[in-house]
Amino acid sequence: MTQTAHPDTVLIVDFGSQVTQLIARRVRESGVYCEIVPFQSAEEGFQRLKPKAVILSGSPASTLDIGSPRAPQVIFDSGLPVFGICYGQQTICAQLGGKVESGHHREFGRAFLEVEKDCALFDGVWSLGSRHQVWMSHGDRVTAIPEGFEVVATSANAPFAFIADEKRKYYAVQFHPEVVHTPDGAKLISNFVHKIAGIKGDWSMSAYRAKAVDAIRRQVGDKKVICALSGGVDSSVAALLIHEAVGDQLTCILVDHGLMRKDEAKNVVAMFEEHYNLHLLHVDASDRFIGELEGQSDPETKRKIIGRLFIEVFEEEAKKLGGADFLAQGTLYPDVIESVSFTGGPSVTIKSHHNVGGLPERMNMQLVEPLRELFKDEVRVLGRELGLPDSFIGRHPFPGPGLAIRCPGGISREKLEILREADAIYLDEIRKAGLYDAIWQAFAVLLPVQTVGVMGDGRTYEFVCALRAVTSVDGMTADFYHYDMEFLGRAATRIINEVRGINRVVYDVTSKPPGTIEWE
Ligand SMILES: Nc1ncnc2c1ncn2[C@@H]1O[C@H](COP(=O)(O)OP(=O)(O)OP(=O)(O)O)[C@@H](O)[C@H]1O
Ligand SMILES: O=c1[nH]c(=O)c2[nH+]cn([C@@H]3O[C@H](COP(=O)(O)O)[C@@H](O)[C@H]3O)c2[nH]1
Ligand SMILES: NC(=O)CC[C@H](N)C(=O)O
Ligand SMILES: [Mg+2]
Repeated sequence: MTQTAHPDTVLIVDFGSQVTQLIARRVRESGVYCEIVPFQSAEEGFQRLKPKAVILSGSPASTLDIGSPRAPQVIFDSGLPVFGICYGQQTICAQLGGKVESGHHREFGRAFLEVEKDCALFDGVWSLGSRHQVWMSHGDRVTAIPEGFEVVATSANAPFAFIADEKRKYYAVQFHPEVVHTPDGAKLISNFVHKIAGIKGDWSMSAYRAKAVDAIRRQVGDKKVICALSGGVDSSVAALLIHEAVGDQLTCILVDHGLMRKDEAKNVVAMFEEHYNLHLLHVDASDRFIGELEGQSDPETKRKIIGRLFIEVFEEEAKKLGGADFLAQGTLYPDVIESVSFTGGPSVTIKSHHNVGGLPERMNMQLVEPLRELFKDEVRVLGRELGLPDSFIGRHPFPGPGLAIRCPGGISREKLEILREADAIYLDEIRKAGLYDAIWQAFAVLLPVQTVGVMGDGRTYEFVCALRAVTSVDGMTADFYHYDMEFLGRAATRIINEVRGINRVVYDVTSKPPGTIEWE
């Protein structure tokens, strides 16, 4: 695992709130590096990160429950500034001699705070006597505050909505400053890290780049690294960073499984050849993938076949290269948090996501994951730093199993060809209309349904094409994109006129949930 050391770090102790990641976003947006550590390992995280300040998150738990989580004592013994949010406030009070009770006033949603006292945290943001919208989500509340604290702002239902112990630099709030519904929340968090904790805020992508390159060099030494490169943002940025660190020791492998979009493999190879002098293998495995997929119509079976073939192909290619000691992956911070989350108990599998994750054990390789501390938008900034062209940075995500999961039912080369053409026209229209960046992901789906049409006075009996476009922040939830009808008419007409094999186009108006973004 790549570990970079950051001089001015904020430690966020995660008690399992749904919005802990947003605290990290707000801190990073203010130019300060931070890491989220689950409360179970907070003490270890504290020793490892040597933070300059600590933020305690919210939680589904109640401090009144026996065995509910607490902040490790080292945090209070350290003399560092602490900011407690909701449960974080409650546990500060429970631990330092205040009192929490339940069942008074449950509050969910908008509330208004009245500033009652000046406070260093309000500097340049709130003034005495002013009133501000905040967002609440709690059942318990503080009813007595520890010694040294005083109330600096109140709301109708929360007399201790904002408390502070300016001497110890402890601040604690009942509301959630990290969410957008608390309009001044980001400024309060920024004040905490800059003005209270005195952190400069020079966390930048160019600094990150230098540190990450250094860490990769230390991890890899003079050994060989392979990287599965799809041309997507994550794997492209990971590859460029590792290339900068270890140059020729890196070999990238692009597998053309015959399920790519129109000209995709060609464009990815051309871009890397044109801009970078990196060793890229373009493996045409389309016969093998399509051969095994033909006749298969169950979505999970298709995904599993693709996952297995990916691993087999990588394994073979790596062996041809004489083996490799490291496998590079574009793992991002949300993936890391997801896998260690406090609330993330056993959940049902909706879809088996393909990846090359089975490879390291089979081949006895170690992982190099230089993006595991970053959010997707930060990866994009880093990509820009590394000179990745805009057309690659802004690309919509594209799933590893590719067009196979956009061709419900059995797939064939012929159907894939029809889909590829329709998809290319649809995206071309989106770009021409200037909508590409407003949409999170857009693609065509070829339905296994034929319908009757009339073209040029003749009867047609051809496939139906469904168009999909969604807006989303992280792909976890999504809304369908609200096109104007003229756009849809234009795209449909072009697809029907230009693609042989499609005589009808429909638009998918399903959100996620209840739908998923892909059709399989
Ligand atoms: N055709 C492919 N050839 C080689 N590796 C691939 C291919 N498709 C996917 N991968 C690997 O699987 C990983 C997961 O794919 P995923 O789509 O989540 O990320 P990405 O393609 O890098 O970025 P994005 O999410 O923006 O598409 C990739 O990072 C890449 O390592
Ligand atoms: O790399 C990937 N391998 C996969 O197997 C896979 N399945 C879905 N996706 C992408 O994930 C996001 C959410 O998709 P769903 O709503 O369809 O689950 C969307 O962006 C999907 O395109 C995948 N990406
Ligand atoms: N959002 C929170 O942190 C809630 C804390 C606690 N579970 C409560 O209901 O009061
Ligand atoms: Mg991708």
